[in-house]
Amino acid sequence: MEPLYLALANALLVIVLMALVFSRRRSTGASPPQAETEKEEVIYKVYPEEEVRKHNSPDDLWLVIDGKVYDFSEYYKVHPGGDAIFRNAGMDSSAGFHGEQHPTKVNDMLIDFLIGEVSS
Ligand code: HEM
Repeated sequence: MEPLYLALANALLVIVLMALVFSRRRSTGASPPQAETEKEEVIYKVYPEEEVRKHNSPDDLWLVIDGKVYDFSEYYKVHPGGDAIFRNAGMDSSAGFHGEQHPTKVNDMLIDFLIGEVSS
């Protein structure tokens, strides 16, 4: 049978190792990296017209609808109406948006893309 001091030393070693593993898990799993949380944050702002007009490329595409500013950079690629959104990029497209081609349910989609409003 092993001496008592060896058994105690082993037990102590196991406790220290478990404490180490547990503290590492807590510190790595507790909070997501800062960059990830910031990416999801949408800041609602008031934009001057000239700022909105700059966002007129396929990867950076804003529209104004009824005075509100929307970022359609991702949605434009899957829009059932194809390039119609791109033709309005950076501009007020209220008239185009409220056309007969859109059933009323399309209005409910807007909130997902809202980023602000145009200064008057
Ligand atoms: C900016 C001006 C826009 C124009 C001129 C436009 C034009 C069109 C056109 C011509 C269609 C018919 C496609 C077809 O049936 O072949 C269409 C469909 C559609 N658009 Fe737009 N669109 C615009 C913006 C948007 C935006 C901003 C959204 C989303 C927020 C959107 C969502 C849709 C949806 C969901 C459909 C399919 C509707 C259905 O169920 O029949 N459109 N659009």
